Amino acid sequence: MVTSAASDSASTPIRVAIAGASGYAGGEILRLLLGHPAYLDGSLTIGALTAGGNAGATLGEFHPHLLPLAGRVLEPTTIDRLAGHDVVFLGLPHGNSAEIATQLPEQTVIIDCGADFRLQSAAEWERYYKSEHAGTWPYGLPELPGHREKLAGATRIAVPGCYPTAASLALAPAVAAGIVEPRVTVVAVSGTSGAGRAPKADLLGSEVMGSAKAYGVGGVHRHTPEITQNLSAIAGTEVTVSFTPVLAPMPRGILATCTAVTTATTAEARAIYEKAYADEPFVHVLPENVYPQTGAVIGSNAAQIGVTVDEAAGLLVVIAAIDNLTKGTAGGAVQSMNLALGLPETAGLSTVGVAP
Ligand SMILES: NC(=O)C1=CN([C@@H]2O[C@H](COP(=O)(O)OP(=O)(O)OC[C@H]3O[C@@H](n4cnc5c(N)ncnc54)[C@H](OP(=O)(O)O)[C@@H]3O)[C@@H](O)[C@H]2O)C=CC1
Ligand SMILES: CC(=O)N[C@@H](CCC(=O)OP(=O)(O)O)C(=O)O
Repeated sequence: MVTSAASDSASTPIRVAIAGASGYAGGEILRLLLGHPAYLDGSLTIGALTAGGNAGATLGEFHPHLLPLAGRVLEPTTIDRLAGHDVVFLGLPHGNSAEIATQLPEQTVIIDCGADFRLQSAAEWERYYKSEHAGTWPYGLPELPGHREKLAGATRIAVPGCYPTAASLALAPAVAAGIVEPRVTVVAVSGTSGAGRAPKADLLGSEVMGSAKAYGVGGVHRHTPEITQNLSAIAGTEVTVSFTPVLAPMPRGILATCTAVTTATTAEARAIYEKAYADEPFVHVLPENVYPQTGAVIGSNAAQIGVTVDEAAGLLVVIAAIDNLTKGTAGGAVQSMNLALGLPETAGLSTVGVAP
């Protein structure tokens, strides 16, 4: 067990590898690890950093902000290079994780930022991802009921999608308390880093700057079944989710506006949220009439949440802001690693953002 490596850290440092280190998720994991107390005291070391076609280049060519590792050469993503590590983060496109996971030892902690192992339903996977379902791993969103316990000591972890992180945290308390009808609407604005750093014409500056656009409209976005799975498990009944993602001209951040029919008052709803998240280190329910902004969570692992009821419309309105690359990917991945290894859950993670 790597848990024992963590507890025996004075003599045996935890060795961590990152597959997909040239990508946005891989880079953000490295940024967080470089500030992690276990890295700073030498009980965690950063081993292999791998890439696809960019293997052979230096990390600094893609992540010049990661100065201490800028000279490291990216290796090809092979089992040989990933073997021998206690923790392997996978920051690869969907569909690459299963083959790697089956060839690494059971005791290696594999933390997959991709979608491959998030969904329980093979039918839903096939419908949205058009490929064979690889399986289901513990889901790296400890704030959802029952998940923290499953992540403690886990050796296989599926990091949630960025939109499902925001939407699930926004709606979980209301669904758990049964104050909303099991039919919710999520409209979430995302920065362009959510789409990764591989070049795509619709992500060119000239296409994105000064313009916001909805995409994946009408229930076709692949995060719809993931949000549905999370909320239905909490409700104990099928929750219908209408999800509309919106691409916004900003590099990072998600602002998810979530609504559902309710007869609760603002005071009742707020009391439920304040109680649900009172002990959560990364989920902050803002004061009444204060609503979150992405600019307040950039680089932080916080989810900031504003809660009210539009009593005339009979709608609960919950707005959540996260950094898609931090709480929405790499921060969630490091939080999950901490739980898997028996380290303090908050180690290396801050609720303090970078602004303006
Ligand atoms: N960006 C986000 O906000 C979020 C991303 N995720 C998930 O994290 C994963 C990584 O995303 P992201 O970092 O944004 O993507 P990027 O496109 O930025 O990075 C992808 C990484 O994978 C490598 N890669 C691509 N194809 C292959 C291959 N065939 N074999 C080996 N390596 C390969 C790339 O290497 P090279 O540079 O050589 O091409 C690069 O290092 C994805 O599954 C994504 O869905 C999850 C939540 C949010
Ligand atoms: C802006 C943007 O394009 N966002 C991505 C979601 C990013 C994310 O969470 O991704 P994974 O499920 O891929 O891990 C999208 O809509 O596909």
